[in-house]
Amino acid sequence: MDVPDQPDPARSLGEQTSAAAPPDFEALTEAARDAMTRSYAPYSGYPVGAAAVTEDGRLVTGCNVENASYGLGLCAECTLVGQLQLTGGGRLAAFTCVNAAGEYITPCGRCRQLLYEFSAEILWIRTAAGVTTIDALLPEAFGPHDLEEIR
Ligand SMILES: O=c1ccn([C@H]2C[C@H](O)[C@@H](CO)O2)c(=O)[nH]1
Repeated sequence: MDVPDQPDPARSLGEQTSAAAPPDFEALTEAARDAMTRSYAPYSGYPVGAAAVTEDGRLVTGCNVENASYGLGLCAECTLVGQLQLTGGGRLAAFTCVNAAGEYITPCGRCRQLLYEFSAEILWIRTAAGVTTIDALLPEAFGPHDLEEIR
């Protein structure tokens, strides 16, 4: 995995939206761990929390919400993009998600697609392997541009 330079911890959450360098993920990790505590995961027993910062410096969070009809469960990324849209929309500049142990996890395939839809020019993502980007996690992504091409 391509791991860019490590972030400058002196920069604030608002400044983390610069596309030039990855942000300091400390505050986002804290927010993701807090969101994880609101998870509803009685079936998998695997709570997940997610947090992201938008280009204009807003914090959005999400947690997984499962269902007795197992396949209908929502990943944390799913509720996060819902909250993004409900709180003003915009583009995601940095994202992370954690499990119940507070450890970083890497978004599942479907969630990479969800994040891609709302990503800023660069969307930095902190995973267990380090800091990466949505473009590295979802190369050759299908997206809105593909639909535009045939309209
Ligand atoms: O990126 C991921 C991967 C998994 N989960 C959730 C889905 C399910 O509720 C639980 C176990 O897979 O973790 C997420 O929320 N995000």
